[in-house]
Amino acid sequence: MGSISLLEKKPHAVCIPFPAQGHINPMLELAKLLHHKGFHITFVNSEFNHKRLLKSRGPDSLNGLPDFQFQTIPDGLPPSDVDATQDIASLCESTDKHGLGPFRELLARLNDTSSSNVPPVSCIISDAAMSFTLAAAEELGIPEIYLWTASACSYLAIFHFSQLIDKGITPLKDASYLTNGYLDTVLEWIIPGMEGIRLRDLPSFLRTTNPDDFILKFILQITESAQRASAIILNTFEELDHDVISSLPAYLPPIYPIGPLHVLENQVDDKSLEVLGSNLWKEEPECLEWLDSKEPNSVVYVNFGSITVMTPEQLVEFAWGLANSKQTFLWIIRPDLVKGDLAILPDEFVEETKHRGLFASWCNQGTVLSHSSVGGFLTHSGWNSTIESMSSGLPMICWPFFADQQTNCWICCTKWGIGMEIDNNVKRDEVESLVIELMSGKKGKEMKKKAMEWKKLAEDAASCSSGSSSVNFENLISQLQQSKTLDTLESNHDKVNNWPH
Ligand SMILES: O=c1ccn([C@@H]2O[C@H](COP(=O)(O)OP(=O)(O)O[C@H]3O[C@H](CO)[C@@H](O)[C@H](O)[C@H]3O)[C@@H](O)[C@H]2O)c(=O)[nH]1
Repeated sequence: MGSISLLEKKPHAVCIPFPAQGHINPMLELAKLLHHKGFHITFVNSEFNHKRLLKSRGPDSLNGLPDFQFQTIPDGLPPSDVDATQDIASLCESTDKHGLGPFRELLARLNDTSSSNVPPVSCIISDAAMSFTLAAAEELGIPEIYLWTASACSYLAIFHFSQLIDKGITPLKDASYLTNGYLDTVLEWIIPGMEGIRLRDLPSFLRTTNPDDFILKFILQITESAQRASAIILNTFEELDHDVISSLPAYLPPIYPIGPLHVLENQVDDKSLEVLGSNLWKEEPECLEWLDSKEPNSVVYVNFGSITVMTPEQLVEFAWGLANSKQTFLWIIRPDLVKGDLAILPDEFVEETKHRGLFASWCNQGTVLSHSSVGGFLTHSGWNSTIESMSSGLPMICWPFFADQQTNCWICCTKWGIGMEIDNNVKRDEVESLVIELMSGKKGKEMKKKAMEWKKLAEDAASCSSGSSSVNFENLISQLQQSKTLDTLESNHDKVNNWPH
């Protein structure tokens, strides 16, 4: 049996996000928080994203620190050099099918005292969508903590999916159910905190007509596997989502709402961590200089996250809606925003808005949202964008695309008073009127007031002394410290001999 030196007593968390931008960001924030609490960190990216990060952030960007290292495993998809978001359904399927082998091998290498000089792995922090990692944690007898990166309301909603299937609500009988008003049906049973929700507001995965739909099965697997995790982290705070959190199934392990993660992480005063970033596209800092030249609360910020795609026609409707609103705007147009095509804006639109519009392909969204010139956000309602916007005190126009975004939009508009939904079949007139309302209308002002109240509550939740998220984070750390004895870690050092190399 190998002996463990005092140095090796440092706890070691292996953090593995689902390989997409909206999952990597909160996982990195969490990893930095754990590092600040004295954990050695191994952060596991897919090989594909590792290459993209090197490209967007520079060749030295993933060197890490002595006690914060980056490692990779393949995502199981065919090799590709395309600098764009991968197909999410294919990614779910391939990581689920091919992830465990390489992940086990990585853990074995980290735990192999003959070649590795890092402390033995003491816990796995895994994206809940990477449930294959549970088997590895169970084999090592170490805790596995799930991070659910989407909204708490969407998490609660997916625990009702088996009922939706049992009642024949999903899969839909045929494609006509997508357009015949069926989705407007109010859910017939009450989910506390989500009273009155319609089928269209539930996570979009229910909109399949395929009884063998992989994603539907994947969702069920996520909910079932959650029981085997040692704890679940939510990127929200109790004051925001109390009813929803308390309605999650009682059989789940301890749940720690420790969000907004980016607010909690902002309090970590460690300059060495600033070099560790996660943007898969290159940031354009000109956006910030441009914002500096604008009046307070005068700019509409438009960004649809990292996955949303739209048709060329939808792009043009958004463009003319913005132009006709006469508002100043910053519009981030990802190179892969328009499905299968280049995002081409009409020349007349570019000419007409040249003095009040700025276009970029990626920005530092956190900094943009907290800039005093930004007054409102036209968003696809991804959870990170939603909680980042709320904690910057910004109201939103919501154009949900898929996944939890419909549910996030619903809760922002109906419960939290900080959003207005735009029709999926986007038309320029509606964009124009909603943008004007957002920036200067009565409803816009009410939403701004509400958003400022949520901002304050978010800051309070993350405050170091007694904020609910800070306290929950401390409790999580205590759970992690108690759940592992050095004896078990020592035996894991020996276990590597029995693992595939
Ligand atoms: O120009 C940009 C655009 C985005 N971001 C950041 O990228 C992240 C985007 O995340 P999110 O707003 O959640 O959108 P998606 O990329 O679409 O996120 C996916 O992952 C989320 C978390 O699971 C889900 O809530 C979404 O529905 C899902 O699409 C956020 O942290 C943004 O701050 C930037 O920094 N700069």
